[in-house]
Amino acid sequence: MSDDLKSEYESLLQFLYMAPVGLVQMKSDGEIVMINPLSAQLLLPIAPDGDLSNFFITLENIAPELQNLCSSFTKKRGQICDALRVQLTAGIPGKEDPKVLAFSLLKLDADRIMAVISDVSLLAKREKQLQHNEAWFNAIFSGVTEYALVSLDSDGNIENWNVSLERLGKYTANEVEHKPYSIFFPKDSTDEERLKDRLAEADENGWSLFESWCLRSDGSRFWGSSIISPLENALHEHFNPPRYSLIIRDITEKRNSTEDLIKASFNDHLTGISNRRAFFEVAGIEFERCKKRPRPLSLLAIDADHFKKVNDTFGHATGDEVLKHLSAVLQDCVREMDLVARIGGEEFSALLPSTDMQGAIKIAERIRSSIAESLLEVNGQKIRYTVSIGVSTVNENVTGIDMLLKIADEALYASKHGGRNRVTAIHPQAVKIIDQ
Ligand SMILES: Nc1nc2c(ncn2[C@@H]2O[C@H](COP(=O)(O)OP(=O)(O)OP(=O)(O)O)[C@@H](O)[C@H]2O)c(=O)[nH]1
Repeated sequence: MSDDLKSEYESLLQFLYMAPVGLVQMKSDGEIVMINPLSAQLLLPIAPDGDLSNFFITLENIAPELQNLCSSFTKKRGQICDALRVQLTAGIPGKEDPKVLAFSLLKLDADRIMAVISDVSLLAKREKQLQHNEAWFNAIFSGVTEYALVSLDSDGNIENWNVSLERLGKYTANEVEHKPYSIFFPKDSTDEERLKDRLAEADENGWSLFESWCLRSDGSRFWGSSIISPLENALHEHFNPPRYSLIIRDITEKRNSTEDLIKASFNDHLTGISNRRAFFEVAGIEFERCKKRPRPLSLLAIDADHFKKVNDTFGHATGDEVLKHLSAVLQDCVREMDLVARIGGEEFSALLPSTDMQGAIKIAERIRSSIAESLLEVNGQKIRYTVSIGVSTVNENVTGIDMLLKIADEALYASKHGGRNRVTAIHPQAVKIIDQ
């Protein structure tokens, strides 16, 4: 053998030795002529008595078809099989995964066969998981009738849904496909930012859960619990770009049974709107959202003017009716996603998410004028009354909802001081007062 040929042969052997796949060269009867370390490692556990001298004998119990394939291959040379999978072990549930090898056999000439072996256990496991997930998903998608299941793309647009969506929300395919998931909620009860917040919340915490009014296709409502969570692929990795699952459940019945309890804890006994406790709870959450993903958040402090005089003139019971009227006007003047609450005797608050100072002043002015223009009739008595309002808005100087309320109270005080029946706004950074 020439030196050149010798060195080429050495390189080839080196390659076979180092190759990241198992390589075995054998004679046509299976006698192994060359085997690289990886092959030995893969085949030793199944070799009877650790004998790796014959390829077909090593595999005769596990994959006798390999020998059959070789003996029935009549061409002079060529590929006998490509990545034929052989399962070596069944695996132990929870401990070991099944061992699966893939064999490719190549006939080099009449008496030489090359086998390429790779360990595809992990690949087989992933494929199985994928099939499993798909079967699981399909089962839920078609079998579950209590929950509406929807998958969303990264922008919150509907990709897929189960049949329950038609049952629960009476939606047809055309009405939901590629539509934003906001179609399931009353228009006034949420906005773009809030819907995006929920996706971001799901990214951060793994889920975003909320209870709210939900909308059926025919416009009717039900009280629903919705959970959004990021979808994962078979390797438990989040999709990139992200995808989400949205599960909506009709909990009207549950709400009805706990409604008295909810009302007692979170609603004001006289007016029925949120009480101080509910206000601080919701406002706190909204404030945190605002700090995480900056956007406007405004607050109105509303107080009936000379209310003592109303009580003194018409009686306490009539005073109560005035407070009820005031709460009804407040609710009429804001969106459903805003929160109005009675936080003290004749003091009310309105929390206005995604509303800047100018927007908040407009709403405050709408409330003020609606009340000033109302002529209330209680037990035959005609009553006119007014309110004073203070407006504040979150900016980087505002550290919490208490501070926001304090600034709105200062603005309210300025309205009272300025003659009542007016709106005053205070910019948090400058404590600059704008009189309306
Ligand atoms: N009818 C009724 N009155 C209430 C209720 N809670 C508080 N009040 C009355 O509201 C009045 C508030 O009076 P003040 O704080 O002096 O204020 P005001 O008379 O409204 O005067 P300004 O706020 O300065 O315009 C008091 O007379 C309270 O008794 C309630 O639930 N029902």
